[in-house]
Amino acid sequence: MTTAVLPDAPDVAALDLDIAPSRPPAETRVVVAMSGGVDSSVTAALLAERGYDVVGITMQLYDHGAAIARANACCAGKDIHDARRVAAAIGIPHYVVDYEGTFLGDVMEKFADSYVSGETPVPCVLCNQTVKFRDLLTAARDLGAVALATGHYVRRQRGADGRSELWRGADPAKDQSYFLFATTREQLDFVRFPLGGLSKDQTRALAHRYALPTADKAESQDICFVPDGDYARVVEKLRPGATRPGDIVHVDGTVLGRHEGIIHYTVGQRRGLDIGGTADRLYVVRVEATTNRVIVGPREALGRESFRIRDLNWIGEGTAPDAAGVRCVVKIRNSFRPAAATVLSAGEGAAEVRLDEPVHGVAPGQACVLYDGDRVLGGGWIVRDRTA
Ligand SMILES: Nc1ncnc2c1ncn2[C@@H]1O[C@H](COP(=O)(O)OP(=O)(O)OP(=O)(O)O)[C@@H](O)[C@H]1O
Repeated sequence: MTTAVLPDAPDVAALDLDIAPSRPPAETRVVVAMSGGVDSSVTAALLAERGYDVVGITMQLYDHGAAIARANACCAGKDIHDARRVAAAIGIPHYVVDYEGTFLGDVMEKFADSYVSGETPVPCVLCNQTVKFRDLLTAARDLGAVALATGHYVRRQRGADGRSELWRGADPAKDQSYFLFATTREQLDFVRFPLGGLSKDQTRALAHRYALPTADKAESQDICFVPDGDYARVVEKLRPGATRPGDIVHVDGTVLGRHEGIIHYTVGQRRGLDIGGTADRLYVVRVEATTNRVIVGPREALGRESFRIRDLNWIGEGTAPDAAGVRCVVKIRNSFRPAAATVLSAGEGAAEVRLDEPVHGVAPGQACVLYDGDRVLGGGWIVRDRTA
């Protein structure tokens, strides 16, 4: 194991934990969503040190004995055990709640259906939107808490109009705002992100200072219920028989080869096409569920100047972008460098995103998140082309 040189732990008394109690901290209950990872462990420890009445809750999200669970995934048995150990170490009560049913229906099945319909889903957004900020938030209220705190790296700020705003995390390498775009204003009024102003190294330094059992725990990566990134296997398990072989077709109409199922392809993908023989560097340009075809072409064929998003969650000024449009920067996937755009109303919960310059790899099913600098204005789901 490599030993990282951590910065000094920040001064806890000076940290803005984003909780302004109207009563003394000891009489102010805060529920912390504890995944068993280092971030939520530190969140709980910080709030406990500051004297709040902290209750830790870990959600069991899927059967950790099942083949789809990864040994070190966020909600596998070991993580529940880790969360329990951390709660004991900092002296707070800890509960495990079983949300397997909702997680299966609201996250895993939607994830599978999205792939089967030729899209590239983002299940972490659905998880935040449903099990975390709907079900767990309700559980926290029922426990008499004034807030639900998580270990997400985002910031919550109060806008000039007094409303809660969502901002990128201060550490650009850890910012998780892309995955939280669907958070509503009402949810933002109740959730808290005490780590939003910290870097990951500062969090680790705090974990060491508190001597938490999770201080050196590895980062959880990827999608918690997908072992080793093999998402196709999970889709096949959830939707057996839903994938079938089909043609890989060039944008000029030439059939170049066969594929083993559209679920293996994402717009913008270059590797794994396995169509040899062609000198061109080809990319997946479109995934067509209706014809069961994967359309490929040169990089130029990937460029898009506009696209539509659905289920817009708007948390910027006013109630939604109007016909004149709102200037912003957009991210079409988490690792995307923000691009300048104008977002216009397109009727019932929909919007049109018009980019200043064409971008590559606009994949249906992915989230498109809209920003004004570091502030999240909202976002929606990228809609498939009419041709697909
Ligand atoms: N199974 C779970 N039970 C309770 N809370 C959870 C669970 N999974 C995630 N969370 C909450 O959501 C936050 C973000 O989850 P994510 O999966 O992105 O983990 P992370 O950024 O690696 O954080 P951590 O180090 O706390 O696992 C966590 O910090 C935690 O507050």
